[in-house]
Amino acid sequence: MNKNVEYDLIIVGGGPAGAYTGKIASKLGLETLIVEKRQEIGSPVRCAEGVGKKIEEYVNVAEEALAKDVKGARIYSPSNNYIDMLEEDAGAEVGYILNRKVFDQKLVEEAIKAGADVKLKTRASEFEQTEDGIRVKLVNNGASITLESKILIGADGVESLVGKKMDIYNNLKLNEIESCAQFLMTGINGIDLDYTHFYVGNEVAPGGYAWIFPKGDKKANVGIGILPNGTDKSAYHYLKKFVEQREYLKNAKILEEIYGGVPVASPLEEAVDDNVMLVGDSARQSDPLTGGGILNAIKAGKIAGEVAKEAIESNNCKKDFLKRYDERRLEEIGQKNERNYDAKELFQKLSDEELNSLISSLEEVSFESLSVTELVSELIKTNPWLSDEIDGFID
Ligand SMILES: Cc1cc2nc3c(=O)[nH]c(=O)nc-3n(C[C@H](O)[C@H](O)[C@H](O)COP(=O)(O)OP(=O)(O)OC[C@H]3O[C@@H](n4cnc5c(N)ncnc54)[C@H](O)[C@@H]3O)c2cc1C
Repeated sequence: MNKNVEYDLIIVGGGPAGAYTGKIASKLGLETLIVEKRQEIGSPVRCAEGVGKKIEEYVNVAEEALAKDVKGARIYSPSNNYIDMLEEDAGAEVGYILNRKVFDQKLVEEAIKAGADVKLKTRASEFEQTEDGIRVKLVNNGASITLESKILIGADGVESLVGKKMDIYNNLKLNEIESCAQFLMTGINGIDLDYTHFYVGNEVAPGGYAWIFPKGDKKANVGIGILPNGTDKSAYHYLKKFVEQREYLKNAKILEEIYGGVPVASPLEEAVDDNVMLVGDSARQSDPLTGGGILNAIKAGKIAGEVAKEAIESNNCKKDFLKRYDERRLEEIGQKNERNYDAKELFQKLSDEELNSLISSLEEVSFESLSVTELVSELIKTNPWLSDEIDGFID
């Protein structure tokens, strides 16, 4: 290794994207450093903690990281009719509710076991391209050090400094970021907490939806995501109203409040530059229709780790080589996200009457899997006019 280059890979961010990239890269023999500005991995949690069981193709979900294995999902129309989707196969969109803090910590532990170094309470603040790679300024407890690596990974979430400073266009427009508010509530009574619950409608959550993700022991994440361009009120306003209007939440108490943004954008065409790759929310990889980003962050981390290894082995970390990452992630994640982006754009324009009629059109359907793809496919089959606006859901 060149004497100035301390690492093959410096990864900014110790969330799922950074941890998984770090694990794969370290397993492949790369000298890897993960830096995380928080003092504790995974805390505070900014997530509803739902994930599809497909996650197990990538990660072994430890018992302590799993809060609830759900039976199915209940989707409510604005007029409060609902359909059930049973969780009968592994393709389920939300089959598990995680203990996200434990989950994230286990991911980082796996990266460490594979050989990665981790620095907590360490903020990456400046980045400079050099002949051999990237020089990164890190600030820890007020003291700064500069390290150099061949490749820099921006796994720094929705606000991504790496993207901004390295001039990779990852800005989000107003209708591309869902504003979320969530309460962790205890003492919930009178609703089946073996199911997740989703509520749609312009009164309930303009441009998004409200969710109840059970965590066991009468507890659940009760949250709402809205698109700010659909209303001048905050997500908190809608969440408070939602809670006040539900009988089963009447005696429930709030244990935690969480606020945050989720990118619901179409995929970035380019998430690389010379010696740089963006992974996870920083590359707008969460699903634009559901807002779920954990699985996609992990999928992208695998690709980024593998491409980093190939680039370093070929002694070529320039943009032209790293475009392999773009090609693979666009195929494995981007195509579905593009399709789901179109669906999100369509659904956010529908009136409550149209949403009522769409959901009632599914009352006789028995779903084989709890997946958004199947849900939208069935909607298109029963309401063919939708296929004028969205495609790619039915083979
Ligand atoms: C309210 C809410 C509910 C959600 N619910 C779900 C859900 O149920 N299911 C799901 O799949 N997804 C959900 N998401 C989305 C999901 O949380 C993200 O998609 C996922 O965390 C993305 O992982 P990531 O590693 O890309 O980013 P993050 O998990 O955001 O990790 C980025 C990390 O980078 C660190 N960082 C940032 N800048 C720097 C810096 N300069 N130096 C050092 N460290 C830095 C941050 O501290 C952070 O730890 C939700 C999001 C929100 C806000």
